[in-house]
Amino acid sequence: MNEFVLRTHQLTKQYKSQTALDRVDLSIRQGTIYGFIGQNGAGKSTLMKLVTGLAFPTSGTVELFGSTGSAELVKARKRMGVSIENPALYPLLTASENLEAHRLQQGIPGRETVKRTLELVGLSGTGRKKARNFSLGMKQRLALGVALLGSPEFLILDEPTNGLDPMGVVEMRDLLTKLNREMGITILISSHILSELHLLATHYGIIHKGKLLEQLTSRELQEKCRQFIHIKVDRPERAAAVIERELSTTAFEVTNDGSIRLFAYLDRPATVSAALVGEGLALEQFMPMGEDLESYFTSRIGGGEHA
Ligand SMILES: Nc1ncnc2c1ncn2[C@@H]1O[C@H](COP(=O)(O)OP(=O)(O)OP(=O)(O)O)[C@@H](O)[C@H]1O
Repeated sequence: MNEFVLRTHQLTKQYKSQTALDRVDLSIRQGTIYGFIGQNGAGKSTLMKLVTGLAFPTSGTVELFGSTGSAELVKARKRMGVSIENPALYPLLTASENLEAHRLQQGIPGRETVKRTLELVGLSGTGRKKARNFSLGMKQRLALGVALLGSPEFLILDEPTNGLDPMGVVEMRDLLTKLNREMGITILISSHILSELHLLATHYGIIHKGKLLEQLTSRELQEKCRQFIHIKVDRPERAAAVIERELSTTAFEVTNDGSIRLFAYLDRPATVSAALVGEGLALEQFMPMGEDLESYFTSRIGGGEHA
């Protein structure tokens, strides 16, 4: 089986004068949850539409399950479940009736599929309640149910947590984690809020103004968002020696400007300052620092503006 579920090669989409996607090389490995992060208008939906066949690229290729030819792609897309933009739900039908209508439309055999899907997305208890009376979280889960009807190996979800309250975000995250871990479904999920993908995505792609700025693993992201104590002293080499000897840690680095980033003792800053001052060092700066997820994202796309 192909290791990559999806790869795009120099994928570009031009709408008149607007370049919605600019030579994007994205890759998603089987079994991962790929968080696709970008501001409104960055090009997330456009990429998803090209992958799902709802729009055609101006240039470049989509490779899905190893296939690139148009006839092969039609076949490969049958292995995919999709929820892009407003979910096509029937407001006057119940959750069960909605799924049944979509099952028939998509020609998916077996009535029991509906019951199984309702259970999977946690909506089996909704009975006669019509979709128009559902909370946003329930509607999003029902839309996810529609995407799951064909037992896909790959799910593409455009902003499924958009507008949900924190509890709704957690529920959606738990559900998607379950689909990934227990059923092995690979997931591409977009959002304009990085923290909503946090604890869910195993990989990230950051897109800005149609360009894929960076792809990184959650571990790499965590590393980049590492918290530390920023220390500026008159004699950094001496301070480094004191930290090693008095605090018994090598979890620090001396940066080019001579300041020290200490990754340990975050919960005991007074111990650190006392050790340094005790050795006669003059503390010029001493503060906890580090980027959180959102500021990392903002700094990346800010940098992208001048790229
Ligand atoms: N059919 C279209 N015709 C013209 N321009 C379009 C069309 N679809 C998208 N665009 C433009 O392409 C760019 C990327 O849009 P896209 O919808 O992919 O962004 P997005 O990252 O999904 O943002 P959002 O979260 O707002 O949907 C935007 O500037 C948008 O205005």
